[in-house]
Amino acid sequence: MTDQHISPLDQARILSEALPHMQEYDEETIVIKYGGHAMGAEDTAKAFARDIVLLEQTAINPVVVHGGGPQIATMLKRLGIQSEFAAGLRITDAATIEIVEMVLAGSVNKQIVGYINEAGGKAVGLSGKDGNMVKASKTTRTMVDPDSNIEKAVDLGFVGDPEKVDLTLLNQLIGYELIPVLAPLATSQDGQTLNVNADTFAGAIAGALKAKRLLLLTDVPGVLDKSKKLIPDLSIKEARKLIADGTISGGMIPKVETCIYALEQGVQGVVIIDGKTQHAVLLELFTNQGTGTLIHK
Ligand SMILES: Nc1ncnc2c1ncn2[C@@H]1O[C@H](COP(=O)(O)OP(=O)(O)O)[C@@H](O)[C@H]1O
Ligand SMILES: CC(=O)N[C@@H](CCC(=O)OP(=O)(O)O)C(=O)O
Repeated sequence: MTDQHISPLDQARILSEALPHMQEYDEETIVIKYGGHAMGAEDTAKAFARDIVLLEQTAINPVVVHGGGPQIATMLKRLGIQSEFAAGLRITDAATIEIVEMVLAGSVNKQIVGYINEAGGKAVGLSGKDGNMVKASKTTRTMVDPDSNIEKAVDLGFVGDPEKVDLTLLNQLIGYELIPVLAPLATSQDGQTLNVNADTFAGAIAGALKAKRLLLLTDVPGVLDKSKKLIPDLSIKEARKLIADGTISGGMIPKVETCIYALEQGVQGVVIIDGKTQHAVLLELFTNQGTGTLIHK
């Protein structure tokens, strides 16, 4: 069913369900992380942009944080640059950070900005470097060497963990009803550009803004159990157990860790949903049926 073919009766039903939710989110900030895998098809991306504009028009303050892992991978491949991951994070050398910044703050960011503006919004595309928004420290991770079974430090290169978020610029944009679209790059204390996992970045922004909700849009329906069935809700304790027993792995680990962090920072509702579903954001916020996995305390 397209937007143009909703009957008046359906419109009334949808509105009566949506109204109490709209009041709940009035003047609240909602951070939406748009994952690189969720961006996929152009019509879904355009529907996403329309959802974001609708939020702005209903007196909600949307802040978009985007990823772009698959888009970075495509460009690195075209340029013949090898890329590896450790603990779910891209090992980022000097050549790679240049491409990461080009793809994230360049093409991906501007594409989303373009779609939102085309849908009638006023989006402003930035990265965490702008206005010193996100300062990060170099990420340190240890991994167990499978041969010796000894824990070793892994040098991830130009990869960062957010340390400090300065909200000056973001609050100004929000105040002027502009829609911030943020690429997950940060600056180190000594001025280097650092690549930040987009989920982690979104959690830091949502936490600093004390956002009402954080929505993480990905390419799966939510957190799946061992038999690939959707888990509709998950406590922090249960989530940690599923990470420890390997049910949650790969890219889902930073996502779930971000949810836990955001809840601990005071974000009230945190969900992982399928961004490939048309109008996933509206369905999640304005209808009574939650579609993905709600993580709670
Ligand atoms: N328990 C799980 N439930 C759902 N997805 C999982 C789980 N464990 C690992 N994953 C993987 O995590 C992926 C989502 O993370 P990622 O690829 O980083 O997405 P994004 O680009 O949206 O950030 C899924 O496509 C899936 O392959
Ligand atoms: C350090 C690190 O791994 N950074 C990520 C940033 C993009 C990202 O996280 O994009 P998705 O949300 O689409 O996965 C990367 O280089 O791929």
